[in-house]
Amino acid sequence: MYGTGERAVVALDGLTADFANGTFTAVMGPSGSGKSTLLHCAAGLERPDGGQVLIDGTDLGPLSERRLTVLRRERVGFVFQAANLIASLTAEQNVALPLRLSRRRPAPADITAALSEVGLAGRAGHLPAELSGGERQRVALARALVTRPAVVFADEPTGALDSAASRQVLALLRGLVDRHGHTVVMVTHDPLAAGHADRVLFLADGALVDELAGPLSAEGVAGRMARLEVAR
Ligand SMILES: Nc1ncnc2c1ncn2[C@@H]1O[C@H](COP(=O)(O)OP(=O)(O)OP(=O)(O)O)[C@@H](O)[C@H]1O
Repeated sequence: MYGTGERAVVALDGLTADFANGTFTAVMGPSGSGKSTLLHCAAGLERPDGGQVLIDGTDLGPLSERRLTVLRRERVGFVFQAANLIASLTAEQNVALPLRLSRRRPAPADITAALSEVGLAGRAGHLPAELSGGERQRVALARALVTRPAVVFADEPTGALDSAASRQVLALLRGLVDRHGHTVVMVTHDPLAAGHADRVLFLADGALVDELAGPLSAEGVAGRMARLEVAR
C-alpha cells in the first residue's frame, strides 16, 4: 500500500509468486498494474506492509535495514532500463563496483569472467562513452552478475534499446539461465522480450490474473495480452 487515507493505493493485492532457481520469468501487465512494485518488494528495495518475501530461503521481513542492504548487495542483481554506468570509470571498473561496495577486493578473474559472460571481455578498458547502448547495458548486466547473485531482477532492460541490441540482451539473459543456471525476473511491456522467458506472469490491479508457461512465442504472449485487455 502506498500513501494513506483517500490517497491510499493498494499496489499489490494477495499476490503469491515464486521464482525457481535457474528459471527466467517475465512480468507483464498494464501501466499501474503493480509490476515495478512486485519487483521492488521481491528484491528487498521496498518492504510490503503485509505478506512475506524470501530470497534464497532468507525471510526479508525480520532483517534490519543494514542486513537487508547487505543481502541486497550480495544476493540480488539489478538491471534497469538505463545502464546507469559511472561515466569516468572503465567497463571493468564499473563491473568491480559492487564488490568494492561490499569491501571485497575485486579479483581480476571475477571481473573478466563477468565481462566474458556478456561477451565483452575485449571492451574491459573502454569508458561508457566509447560503448554502444547495447554494450553499456551488457556491462550493467555484468555488474549485476559479478557478486554471483541468487536472482537478477531486470526492469524493462531492453526498453531503451533498438531491436538488434534488444535481441542481443535477451539472448544473453536466456543464455545466462540456460548455460549458467542464473535466475532472472524481468518486467517488460514487450511480448518479444517476454517470449524469451520460461514463464510470463500477467498482473492487473495488483493481482496475478494469468500465467503462461513455455515454450513461449512473442505471438502467443501478445495474443494472451490482447485477450486479457478485452476481458477487462
Ligand atoms: N511511490 C508511490 N506512491 C504512491 N503510489 C504509488 C507509488 N508507486 C507506485 N504507486 C501506485 O501503485 C500502483 C502500481 O504501480 P507500479 O509502478 O508498480 O505499476 P507498473 O505496473 O510498474 O506500471 P508501469 O508499467 O507504468 O511502470 C499504481 O497505481 C501507482 O500509481
